Amino acid sequence: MTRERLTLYDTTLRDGQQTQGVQFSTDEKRQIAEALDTLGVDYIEGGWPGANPTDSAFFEAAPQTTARLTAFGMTKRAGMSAENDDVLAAVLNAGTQSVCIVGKTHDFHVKTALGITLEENIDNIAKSIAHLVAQGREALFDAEHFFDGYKANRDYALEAIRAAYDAGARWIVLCDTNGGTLPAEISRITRDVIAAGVPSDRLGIHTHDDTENAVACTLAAIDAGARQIQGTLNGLGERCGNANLTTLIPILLLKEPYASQFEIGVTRAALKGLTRTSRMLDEILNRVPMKQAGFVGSSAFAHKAGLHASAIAKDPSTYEHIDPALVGNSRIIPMSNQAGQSNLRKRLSDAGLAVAKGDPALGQILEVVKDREAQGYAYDTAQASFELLAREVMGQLPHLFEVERYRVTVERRRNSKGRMVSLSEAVVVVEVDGEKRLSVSESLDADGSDRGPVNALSKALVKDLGKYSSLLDDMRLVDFKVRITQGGTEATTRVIIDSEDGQGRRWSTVGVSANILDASFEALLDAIRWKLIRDRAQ
Ligand SMILES: CC(=O)SCCNC(=O)CCNC(=O)[C@H](O)C(C)(C)COP(=O)(O)OP(=O)(O)OC[C@H]1O[C@@H](n2cnc3c(N)ncnc32)[C@H](O)[C@@H]1OP(=O)(O)O
Ligand SMILES: CC(=O)C(=O)O
Repeated sequence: MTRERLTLYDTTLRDGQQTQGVQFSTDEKRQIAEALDTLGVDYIEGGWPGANPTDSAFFEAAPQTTARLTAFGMTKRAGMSAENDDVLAAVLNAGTQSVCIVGKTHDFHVKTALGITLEENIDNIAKSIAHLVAQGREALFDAEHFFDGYKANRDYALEAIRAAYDAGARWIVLCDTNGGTLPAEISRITRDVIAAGVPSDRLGIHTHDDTENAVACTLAAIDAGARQIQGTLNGLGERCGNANLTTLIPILLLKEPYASQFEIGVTRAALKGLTRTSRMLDEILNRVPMKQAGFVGSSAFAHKAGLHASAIAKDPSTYEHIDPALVGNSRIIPMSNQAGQSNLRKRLSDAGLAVAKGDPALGQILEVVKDREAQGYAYDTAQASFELLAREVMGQLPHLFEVERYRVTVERRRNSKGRMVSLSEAVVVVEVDGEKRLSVSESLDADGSDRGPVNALSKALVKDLGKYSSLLDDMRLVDFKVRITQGGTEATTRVIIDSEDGQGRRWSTVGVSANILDASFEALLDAIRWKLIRDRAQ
């Protein structure tokens, strides 16, 4: 059976940039465009040339891509010709082969947002598309508020997209701009558009995630006949985001009926780079990757419950809908009070600790884990702390150094310019190979900004650990999370620290205490110990 081609249109660099808090630099845009091209999408919407300096600069030195780089803009304004509209001119000046313009299709928006007549809007759409086509460009029309417009005034919404189609638009993209339409309605309306004369292979879908149905709505539109899919990496986008291509791509390649019915530009080999691409975007955004993201999240194949882990050890397909390797992700068997001996043996073997089935150490470790979790510890995330705990119970925790005492002071005072500033100082006394060493560190960065007491403590801890110091040069603290939890009957503080090193390893450790600094100290100490043990083992 020949499979029909679905076109993937990425708008991470345009709608994705409309996410609150997201502002890509030109270089970052280039890097993302290259990653999207490697993945195999068909179109990369690079932004709105002329709207801001970054987007203009991106198109001025646009990367060479196999995917069609597309400039975005809006229909010409009423009262001027398409040739004389400076906003449209700036979009065309970007020189891209494909140009996508947004236009109104909801009568309410024409009257309220644009303040023009319904006829003027139809004329603006037709003339703008005709102008793009006359310039030799491939024209795409984003039919803004199409589904809401269709429900309010079906004839007008259809007339608006018909105007774009008749003027030569290659793609008519139905947009659920406010993200409130549900899949069944998307499907019904898309079918009606096809019945009204816009062919399936000229129809696209652009959804938003305001009801967390953007992916489902996109699939509903594909089922109804739409053949271009718009979306973004990690579901970035205005308000709650766009349809998530990081979810849609593996669905289209791996799930039925899509895998048998359709072909997309992303190959099975490129799919293996999906998790890496998703994390690269989070890295650029300085965001912690969402653990529970489908397919690419670090919890997507984490098997916490004892019953699950036991079956997974026999056959991973018992609790996995796909093999994680297909999307470049990996399986995790975390430890927690939900775990049984199967989780434990798998986790220990991953850490290089072989324990035979039925070994009494397994029961002892489980008991300690469950007891400590009752005190407020959480080992399902803090895998490195779990490993140290297991080593201790098994008598395999090497003695590296001892912290004899530490002190942290926090001061808030006026500086020489009369401005209030804060400063922390940490003093740590450690014993390494029988020798006592005292280190003092401040919380100030090279640029003079205060990084806080935990930072001062972390710096003092690694400052002089004798023969171990050089092994810690490439270690850095990348995330710090604090929770007030119930430990036994008392409220207590749990700190989780994520660390990273030059080898690209990332590990999490936990500390618990009534005192936030002491909890941080415990997590920091575990982070250092884990790295030293791992590096010594290599
Ligand atoms: C649904 C979407 O997400 S579409 C993409 C939206 N993206 C963006 O808006 C980001 C980029 N936008 C911008 O940088 C700016 O809005 C610009 C440069 C495009 C325009 O800036 P300004 O000229 O200052 O206008 P402003 O943003 O205040 O208002 C938008 C104008 O465009 C008009 N407009 C809106 N949609 C359209 C359209 N499809 N066709 C023609 N004109 C339109 C509005 O009526 C308004 O004009 P008015 O002030 O005369 O009523
Ligand atoms: C065009 C677009 O981004 C929208 O209608 O949501």
